[in-house]
Amino acid sequence: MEKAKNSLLYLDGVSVSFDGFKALRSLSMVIEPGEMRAIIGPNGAGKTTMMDVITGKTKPDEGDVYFAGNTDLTRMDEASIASLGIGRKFQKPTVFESHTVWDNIDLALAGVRKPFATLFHRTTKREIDRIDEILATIRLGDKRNWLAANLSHGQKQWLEIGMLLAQEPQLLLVDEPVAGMTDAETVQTAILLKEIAKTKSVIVVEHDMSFVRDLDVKVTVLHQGSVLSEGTLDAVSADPTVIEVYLGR
Ligand SMILES: Nc1ncnc2c1ncn2[C@@H]1O[C@H](COP(=O)(O)OP(=O)(O)OP(=O)(O)O)[C@@H](O)[C@H]1O
Repeated sequence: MEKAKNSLLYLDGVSVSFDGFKALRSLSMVIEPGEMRAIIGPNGAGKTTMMDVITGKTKPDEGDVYFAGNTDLTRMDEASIASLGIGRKFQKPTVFESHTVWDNIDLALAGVRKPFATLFHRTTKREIDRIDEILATIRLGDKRNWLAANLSHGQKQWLEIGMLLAQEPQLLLVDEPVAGMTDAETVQTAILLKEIAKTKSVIVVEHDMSFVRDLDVKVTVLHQGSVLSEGTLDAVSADPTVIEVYLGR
């Protein structure tokens, strides 16, 4: 697809209806390779539906969705899209509570090993180094032997981000990562996502504006299923149409 050529993710004119209700209305958005983007918007704006379309959970009624230039995501199922290198982190953490932090990452690495290899697998030196690297990124190096059950809510969210990283995605979709976190954890999460975004593209959906400010990236405001405004947080916050949507009712 010519127009999508240099982008990592390209959405054009994407519409989704549920029983006649338009959750997405001709949504268009482009994410560049190596970009982190924050998505904001009031409840029901279509943020979750947009993630569902990218990951193949929901098929659009109309529109184009291309990954890495020319891969048409609308023709692929969820598993194939995941294996292309699109990882998604849902709002609630789903770590293996009765396993250690280390084993959670090791199991996530195992998930990308071939089934036969997994059966007879001993973690290689290279994998051990990669697990150490991930633990450093997610700030859990000193808790490697803790059971995941004993981590705080915020630490569980970081562990799950680490499990996603083990799958070496090119694009990470992160849904409301700081909901329920302490202020200190929220600040740390912005720092660690910025670190991750040095090597991967990241889309973060979040309602917490102080966190979005800390991310310091381009912001897309969704409203009624399409893009209302796009730019720096300061620019979109000063946009009268955005003020109207957030304050005008
Ligand atoms: N499977 C479905 N069937 C019917 N309506 C749906 C379905 N999924 C979403 N919707 C509707 O589509 C609209 C967009 O929902 P969506 O969850 O994408 O919004 P959102 O921006 O993620 O909201 P929130 O911030 O509350 O998570 C909502 O009005 C929702 O009720």
